[in-house]
Amino acid sequence: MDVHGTSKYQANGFESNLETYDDDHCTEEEDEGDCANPADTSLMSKVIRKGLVESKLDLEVQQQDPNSPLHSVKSFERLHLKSEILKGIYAVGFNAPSRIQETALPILLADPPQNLIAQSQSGTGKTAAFVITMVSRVDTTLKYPQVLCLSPTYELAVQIGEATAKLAQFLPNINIKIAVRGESISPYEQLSAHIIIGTPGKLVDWSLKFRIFDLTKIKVFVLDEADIMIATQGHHDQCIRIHKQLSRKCQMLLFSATYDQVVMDFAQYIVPSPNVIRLRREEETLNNIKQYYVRCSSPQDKYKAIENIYGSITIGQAIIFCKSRKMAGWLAGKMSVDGHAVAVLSGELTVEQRLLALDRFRMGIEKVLITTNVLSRGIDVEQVTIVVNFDLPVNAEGNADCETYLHRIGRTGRFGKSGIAINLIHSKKTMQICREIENHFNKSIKEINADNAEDIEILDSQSM
Ligand SMILES: Nc1ncnc2c1ncn2[C@@H]1O[C@H](COP(=O)(O)OP(=O)(O)OP(=O)(O)O)[C@@H](O)[C@H]1O
Repeated sequence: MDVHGTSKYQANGFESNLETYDDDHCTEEEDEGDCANPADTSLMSKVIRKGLVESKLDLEVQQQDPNSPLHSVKSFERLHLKSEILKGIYAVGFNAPSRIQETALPILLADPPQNLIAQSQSGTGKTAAFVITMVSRVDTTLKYPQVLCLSPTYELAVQIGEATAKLAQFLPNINIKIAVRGESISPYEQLSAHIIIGTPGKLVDWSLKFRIFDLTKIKVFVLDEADIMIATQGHHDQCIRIHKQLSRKCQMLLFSATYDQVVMDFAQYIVPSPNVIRLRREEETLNNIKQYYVRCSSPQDKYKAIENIYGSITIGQAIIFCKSRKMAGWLAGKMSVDGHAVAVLSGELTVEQRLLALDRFRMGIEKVLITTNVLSRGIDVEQVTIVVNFDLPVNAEGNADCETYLHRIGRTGRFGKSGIAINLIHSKKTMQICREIENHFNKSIKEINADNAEDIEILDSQSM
């Protein structure tokens, strides 16, 4: 087994491997304005070699062990969860674990606790997997933070907090705190919440600056959207500062739908003896999301295409992704003037405005939400049937940002539902980017004509 080879184990279709993936970069605005610079990946790759070898050996040992936690479960009962948690799971309507849940939960809940780096497609239940673990590990008789979950955006932290509260609704005395912009705390008091979920900047303030809770007492550390947390400079630095203070016994859990190889290598370096659940490249895209592109003659023509498909996108609900706040604002303004009911959510809004826009969209008050990459990850709105890339996602070099593409289109097709992704192409360059994405995932993106009634009808029928 050589360092660059592929040591694989198969667990319910998931696979641990060490293939080389392309780099990705985040070029557009993200929460707290700190998504600009990818971290120093050369440094990362220099320090990972030992971690790689260890993790491969670790997986092989587990594979040979008949009592290995890699064995999967087919029902939530088999996990021996506290009855209150099981009741919470059924109360939110989960009858059986998804593939990632049945694979990951036995590892996540094992004693002694084990570390895990997990990959699974968008909308397949990663959040519930780590939330079940978070609530299971809490000892409510102890009045201090024991679980820490880091997420890249305000909206996602709030969403995870709500999911946690729902799953924990029958656990008496459990206390969950969201650490995001706008949340005020007294720097003179110690936090008594058991679970803290927040953005990295806020958590650095609370733990390292104000010291209102003790990182060495954290038992479970979750990095959601782990690849972006590692790959963007601001988040990377803050996450590493927090990570450095954690005890050696702390269970470390990293989740995302995408990991490029450099990020995966670094993850395996910072997480001691990790279990790794990884998808093959061809499994990363979901078959239930149909992908199309529309040829437009100019950037202005893209607006016309949106107008033509507006009827279809309001049959369900749609998210339109733009490359910048300015573009999102322009498109929202133009559509509103033309009488379309749309909401806009981008980084320059106050947190209250952002949350309000998302809540209204969730409630279906607005059927179309225009946004930037700030909402590309994690946001779970079940009734989204169409995602439109008004601008295709590109990295700092102007090449296709395949990871961001996958997260964006994953806002539809949640948990097995069908979904449509439409890409607007207005130049040779954007066509080339579209082809790059197609080749990367080896999944065809078909042409559709937004001026053609029959093609629009196809969209209509698929978006119902
Ligand atoms: N076992 C289950 N049974 C039914 N629904 C589930 C189950 N697990 C999760 N869900 C629902 O599926 C939806 C998607 O789940 P979730 O948000 O956890 O996906 P994810 O993998 O974290 O997605 P992303 O990669 O976009 O962050 C949510 O609405 C969630 O409530």
